[in-house]
Amino acid sequence: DTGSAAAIPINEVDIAYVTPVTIGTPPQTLMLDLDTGSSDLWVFSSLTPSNQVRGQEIYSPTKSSTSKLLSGHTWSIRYGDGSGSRGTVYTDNFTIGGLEVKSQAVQAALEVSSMLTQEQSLDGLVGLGFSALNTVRPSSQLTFFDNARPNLDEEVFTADLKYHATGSYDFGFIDSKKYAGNITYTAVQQSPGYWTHSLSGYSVGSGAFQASQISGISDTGTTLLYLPTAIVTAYYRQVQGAQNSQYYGGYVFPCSSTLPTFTFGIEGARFTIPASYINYTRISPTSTTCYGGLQSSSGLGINIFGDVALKRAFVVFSGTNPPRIGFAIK
Ligand SMILES: O[C@H]1CN[C@@H](c2nc(-c3ccc(C(F)(F)F)cc3)no2)C1
Repeated sequence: DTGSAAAIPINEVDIAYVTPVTIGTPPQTLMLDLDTGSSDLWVFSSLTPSNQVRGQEIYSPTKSSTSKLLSGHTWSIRYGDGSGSRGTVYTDNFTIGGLEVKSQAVQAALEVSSMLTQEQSLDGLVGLGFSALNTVRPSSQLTFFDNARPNLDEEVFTADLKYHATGSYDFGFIDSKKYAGNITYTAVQQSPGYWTHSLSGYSVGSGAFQASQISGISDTGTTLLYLPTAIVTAYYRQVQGAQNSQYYGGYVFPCSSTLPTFTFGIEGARFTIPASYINYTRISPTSTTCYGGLQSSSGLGINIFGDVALKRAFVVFSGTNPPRIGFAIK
């Protein structure tokens, strides 16, 4: 089997991408954020208090003839930015882009944090990390990819996220029309459950490439690129008026500043992020101060290769044994 579905930016600065999925019988369509940095599949639901739902589509298990309560099971998750949700668990038929998993664990929210309530175009998440990260207790549940894997033509899914445009996620096949040249693969360390791998180095603008193994996670659910402070300060040293603002919680600069490109390496391959991707957003609609798409990872304890980096490539998440991740120019 295979599947293919759109990855649609939810706002004009690509803060997150959502993908249409269907749940249950008859199918209920929700727009979910496919997140390689977590492993829970949860949705706004008929069980979510109405004062916590603001415009989201909801999953109603009672309206599905194929839903089953996974009795006695609960879950609770916290994301990197402090948002989170918790609830109970059903199994039901679940499809992404024509690929169906019967009896997928669908985690119905009983509570969501205010940031999630405010994100009106995001109806939940599909975790595509390793199932070891799943928070359902007493027995953890498998991700959509792990459930689909035995039926997939190839044990892979791919992410083709785009800058200010709709991209796609494919399951079970590698679409050679979506990239140019070769795919460069590198080893993945799947413990504790993230798609953890290394960059082979970086360069700022036209500067020399600095070879160095930089370990981090490829995380489609994280908006920006978070790297070690030494690299980030070297980058913003090239930006007139840039400063690391305690107030805004990161590097800001005059929106009129000229930004250099940023290049990262995967083994011998090189991917150059355009300055436009790093001139991420104005700090408020009328401000002339802009917030950077490259930020320091020092507060996170881990480097995160988020959408600012991933949208520059066609990325293959390979569930082979051992797992690996591939990057290609597009
Ligand atoms: O935890 C890590 C796993 N991947 C990263 C991730 N972060 C979110 C997220 C989604 C939506 C929101 C909100 F809608 F704005 F609230 C916030 C965070 N989803 O994946 C971080």
